[in-house]
Amino acid sequence: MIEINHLVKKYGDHIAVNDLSLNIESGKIYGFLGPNGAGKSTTMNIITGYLGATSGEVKINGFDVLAQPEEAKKCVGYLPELPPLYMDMTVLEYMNFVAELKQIPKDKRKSSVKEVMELTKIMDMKDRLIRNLSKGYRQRVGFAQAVIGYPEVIILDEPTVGLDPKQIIEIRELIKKLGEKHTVILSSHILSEISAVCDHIFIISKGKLVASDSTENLTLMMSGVQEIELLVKAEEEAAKEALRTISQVQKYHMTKGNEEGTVKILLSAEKGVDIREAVFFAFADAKLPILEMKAEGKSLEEIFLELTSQKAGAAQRKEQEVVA
Ligand SMILES: Nc1ncnc2c1ncn2[C@@H]1O[C@H](COP(=O)(O)OP(=O)(O)OP(=O)(O)O)[C@@H](O)[C@H]1O
Repeated sequence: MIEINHLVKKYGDHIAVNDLSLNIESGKIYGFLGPNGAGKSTTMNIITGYLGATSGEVKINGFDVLAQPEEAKKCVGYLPELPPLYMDMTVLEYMNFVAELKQIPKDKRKSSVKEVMELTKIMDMKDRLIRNLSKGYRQRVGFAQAVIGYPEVIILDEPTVGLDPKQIIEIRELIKKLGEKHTVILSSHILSEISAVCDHIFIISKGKLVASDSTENLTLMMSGVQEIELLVKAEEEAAKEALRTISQVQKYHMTKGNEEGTVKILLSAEKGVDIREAVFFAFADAKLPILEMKAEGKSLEEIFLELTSQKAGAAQRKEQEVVA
């Protein structure tokens, strides 16, 4: 759907995007996560054709953004960090204007505008001047202009910035809804924002891709050795016997549990292997009930800090591990 190959963007001597390559498949919600100045907006502006690259290539549905800008742009709806709204227009006037600009056929304009205004819940505001709308409603109008005509890809730059918690939840729901039919790419420097809605995360730091994986895998892969804490109703020998049947267990430490007839086990597995199922079945086969199971992994917050840390020689190593 979108291919980015060796993308570079320089502003004078400053490299804002540094040899970025990534692939985006259709029908998923993707997140660009990175601290301020990481190069997220620059990358999005290049994908949407608003900005030229210094070198490298971006293809949308096979169309090169530079060589075939019209075809490529037709596939994309874009909500920039500052939505391009006309303050002196009413919401409806603005939406009609956008529909015309996007060359939606005349006979379909009215219904398209109505549909998208209903989706973004701005119908009640149709006659209000945009300058008199709250920040949350302006953002919704920004959404509506990005979505009209239902482009295959919808790109949202920091879509929830400056919104109150209620508005943030509403916008998240809207993004999830859009994700049912479209490929959505959104950027944020806030982890919870990205992990709440995205299927796949690209972590960008200093213009480089430092990690790319599903939200789930990223947490698991980066957690190093996986540790699991168990409370099992068993005698020590029987528990050891069950543990021997799980090949992925590297080592374990067993102590008596607080309750009579229970043992507490802290076990570690290889990096990147989720052994919770194997543990469950091993103890179930031995007819030893697991009373508690807790997987200890690093939070996405910790991973993010590690990967984007200024000091990080470690980040480079992680990059090779994750991107490889
Ligand atoms: N027009 C410009 N001229 C010079 N430098 C620029 C320009 N636009 C962006 N930059 C620089 O390029 C780098 C990447 O900026 P960009 O806006 O893409 O980052 P970002 O990840 O979107 O950050 P933010 O979350 O703050 O928007 C920053 O160091 C920024 O200062």
